[in-house]
Amino acid sequence: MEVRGLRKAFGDVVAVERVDLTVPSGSFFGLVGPNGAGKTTSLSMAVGLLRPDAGAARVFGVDVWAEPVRAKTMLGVLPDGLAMPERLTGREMLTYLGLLHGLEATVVAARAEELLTVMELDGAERTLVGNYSAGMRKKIGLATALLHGPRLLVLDEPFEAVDPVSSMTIKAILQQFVRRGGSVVVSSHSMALVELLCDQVAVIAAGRTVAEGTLDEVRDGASLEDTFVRLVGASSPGEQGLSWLAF
Ligand SMILES: Nc1ncnc2c1ncn2[C@@H]1O[C@H](COP(=O)(O)OP(=O)(O)OP(=O)(O)O)[C@@H](O)[C@H]1O
Repeated sequence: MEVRGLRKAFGDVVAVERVDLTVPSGSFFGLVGPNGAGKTTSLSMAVGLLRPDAGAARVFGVDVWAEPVRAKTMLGVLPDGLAMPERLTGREMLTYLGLLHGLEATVVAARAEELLTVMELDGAERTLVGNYSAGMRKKIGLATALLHGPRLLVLDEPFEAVDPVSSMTIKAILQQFVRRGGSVVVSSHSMALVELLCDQVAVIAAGRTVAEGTLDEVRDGASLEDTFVRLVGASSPGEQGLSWLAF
């Protein structure tokens, strides 16, 4: 995936000033940055969910905005705050979306069964997605992203709200996906997770790419957390801050 000069403003708020990203094929790419830095906005523009004010995004050489259907066939996306068909069960949702992707009904049924089992959502067979917990919504969202067998996964905070056992399963699925030739982009606030999984990293701050490269290039001998804080700047309440919180 190649993203060049992305920019997006919402009224007076410039969410993304200028973001460039290069995700090499076969890489496990981590996107990190402080709250409000522009990660979700950038990823949404990169996958064709939010039209940029300027800039371009390509996946495997295909322009996401000029040829959206071709690009989206190769993409599996887990957006942040995914709008879902709330009144369907997990299986119904996967079936519906699988058929929309043009997969054979028998293929959809087999993949839905496998995904529900792997994500440990088969126990919630009769639960509507609208009644899922936050972690269950992440997992069914991830299952949806995987369903059509995309070459590139773009996952916005896939581990947020997910329990440790499911988290381990998801890590294993994603690592296996990359070993088999797939590419993954994840945004995350967990530096430990990014250091564990990713071989490429980009840091976004205040709507700009401030560092990008291999994990070792970006952290340059320090931990990713220290590098992040150095690049982004830390604020501290100071000795006198929040003085009313004393007992
Ligand atoms: N639809 C919108 N309307 C107005 N402002 C928006 C909208 N979406 C995002 N923003 C603003 O754009 C900026 C970037 O938001 P974004 O969600 O991309 O950040 P983020 O890096 O994903 O943050 P987080 O780590 O907290 O999820 C923020 O200032 C946010 O308030």
